[in-house]
Amino acid sequence: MAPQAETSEYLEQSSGLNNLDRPQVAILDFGSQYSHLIARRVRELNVYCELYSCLVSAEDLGKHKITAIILSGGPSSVYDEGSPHVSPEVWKLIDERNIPVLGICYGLQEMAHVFGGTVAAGLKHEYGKSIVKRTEGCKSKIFDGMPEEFQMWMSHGDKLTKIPDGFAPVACTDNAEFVTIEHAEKRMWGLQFHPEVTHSPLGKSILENFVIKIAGAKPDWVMKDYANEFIEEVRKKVGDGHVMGAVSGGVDSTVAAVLMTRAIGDRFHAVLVDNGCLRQDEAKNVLKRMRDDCHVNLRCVDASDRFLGLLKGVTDPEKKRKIIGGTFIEIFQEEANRIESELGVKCEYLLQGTLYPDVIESISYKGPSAIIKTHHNVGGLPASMSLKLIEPMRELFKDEVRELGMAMGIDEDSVWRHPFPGPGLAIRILGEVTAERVKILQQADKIVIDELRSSGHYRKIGQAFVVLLPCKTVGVMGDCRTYENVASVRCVETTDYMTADFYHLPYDVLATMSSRVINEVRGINRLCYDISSKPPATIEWE
Ligand SMILES: Nc1ncnc2c1ncn2[C@@H]1O[C@H](COP(=O)(O)OP(=O)(O)OP(=O)(O)O)[C@@H](O)[C@H]1O
Ligand SMILES: O=c1[nH]c(=O)c2[nH+]cn([C@@H]3O[C@H](COP(=O)(O)O)[C@@H](O)[C@H]3O)c2[nH]1
Ligand SMILES: NC(=O)CC[C@H](N)C(=O)O
Ligand SMILES: [Mg+2]
Repeated sequence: MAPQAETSEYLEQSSGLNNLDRPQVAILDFGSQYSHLIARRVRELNVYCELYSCLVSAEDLGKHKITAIILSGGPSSVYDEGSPHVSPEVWKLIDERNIPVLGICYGLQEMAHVFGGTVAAGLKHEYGKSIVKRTEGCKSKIFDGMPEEFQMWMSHGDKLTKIPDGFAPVACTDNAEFVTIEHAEKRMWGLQFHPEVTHSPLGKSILENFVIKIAGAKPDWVMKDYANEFIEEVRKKVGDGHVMGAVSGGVDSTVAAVLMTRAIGDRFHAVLVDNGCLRQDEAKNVLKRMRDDCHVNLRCVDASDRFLGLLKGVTDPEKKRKIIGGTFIEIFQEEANRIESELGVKCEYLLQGTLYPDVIESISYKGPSAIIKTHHNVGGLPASMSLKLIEPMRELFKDEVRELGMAMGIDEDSVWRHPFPGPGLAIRILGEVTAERVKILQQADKIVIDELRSSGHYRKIGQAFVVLLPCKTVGVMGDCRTYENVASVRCVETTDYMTADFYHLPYDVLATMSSRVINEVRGINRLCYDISSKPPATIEWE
């Protein structure tokens, strides 16, 4: 199991969604990369839900009005020593309150393990799309209104070899006999597949059957409430104090900044850091848009030389991320001091537009998940940071933030921009980052984005960018030999940025891009197209 990141304080410092009184669905997280997707899907049904560690105590869980419990997947194997398990007291609570339970993947295995079934390592790992076949004549409520066969996404190595007494098998695949089991009386269901991912087209029906039809949760929670709740909460928390904001002008920090501006007006001091690795003219454009269109009190700190100096000679992706994350915070701290000396006001809090995917991939959050990469705004934070974090969107996904932005009336261009990572071009320049390489990449990036816009593909793509590779290739130009850099274009289709497919960009658009980049950008003589999906690749290359 991957170790806990050193910034565990992050979790204590940051505040996200926090609603105690509402009836809710509780997700017990065993560390799956998809746990929050379950939350996201449940919220899409307009049902309020919260995530808990799978190790939550019955006392803590019992304080809430729980309408249903979902056990997530996870990287462990139930039969391994030290693997995480729901406490017997929580099982007792479930029994006493007759709470319906849905186990997904590891969650199903956990349920089987606890109730006397057998889970063993399968001979074959099952990874990807699979056809689930319902047991003949089965009338299980979990599949209400669904066809006899449907496609679901699998990601497991273990499988159920014997189901517990009292449970009945209700579906199988060619690889596994028991991919869905139920105990209708105990109100328990287990799924070996992942209904929460977009690659399971009918997954939402299963979650709806469970949450609404079986558990009877009321679909009355909407995104719009979120803005109002946050504004109220922040006003209470901050009082007449001041808040500083890390604002890149990206989708997330724009929405966060507008929320904060609506809550406290000019007592919000937004700071854009130019780390020397932004897109071409980005700082200038963001300043204009945020000030003029969004009325956010924003200043820009040009720290290009400082960042590029610190990145000199650094090639390791995680090192780059940590240097950038740490320096960002140093700068915010310095800016807070400057604001204090200039304006005589003290900023106690720092607003960040952190989203759920930034968190889950960076640290072990609420469940024993593996660390994939350190997002600059989460795992890169120094333990010594004195500003307290406010991260209104820490539990949300990009598409939910967009929905929130639209509900708040923020302009479409801001809401539908492609995400751009905080470490910026530094993690798209593989190998050492230098001012010269940044410039080459900025030019290529601009051409590719312009071509996507003019060909009408920009909005259909989740994210598009260019990566500069750390190798050179031979070319021939005007009868002369060239020995220049290779770049790769990456365009992905995704809604939540947790899973993604490469975008099928037509050859004619690729051809124009390639000819423009190679002809117009000095220093690139070869352009490739990245055809990997996430997983197993990630969206960024570093
Ligand atoms: N150059 C920057 N200056 C100030 N803050 C930044 C900068 N880059 C990133 N941040 C902070 O880090 C957070 C996470 O960055 P991230 O790129 O995920 O979000 P974003 O830039 O707001 O939106 P998007 O995902 O659309 O790019 C931002 O919300 C913002 O708070
Ligand atoms: O602000 C950010 N700071 C980071 O350090 C960072 N790393 C990745 N990303 C963005 O997150 C999404 C998922 O990216 P990956 O598949 O590469 O993990 C994609 O949208 C990535 O661009 C980052 N954003
Ligand atoms: N995705 C999961 O929950 C996987 C569960 C377990 N580790 C398996 O391989 O079967
Ligand atoms: Mg960004």
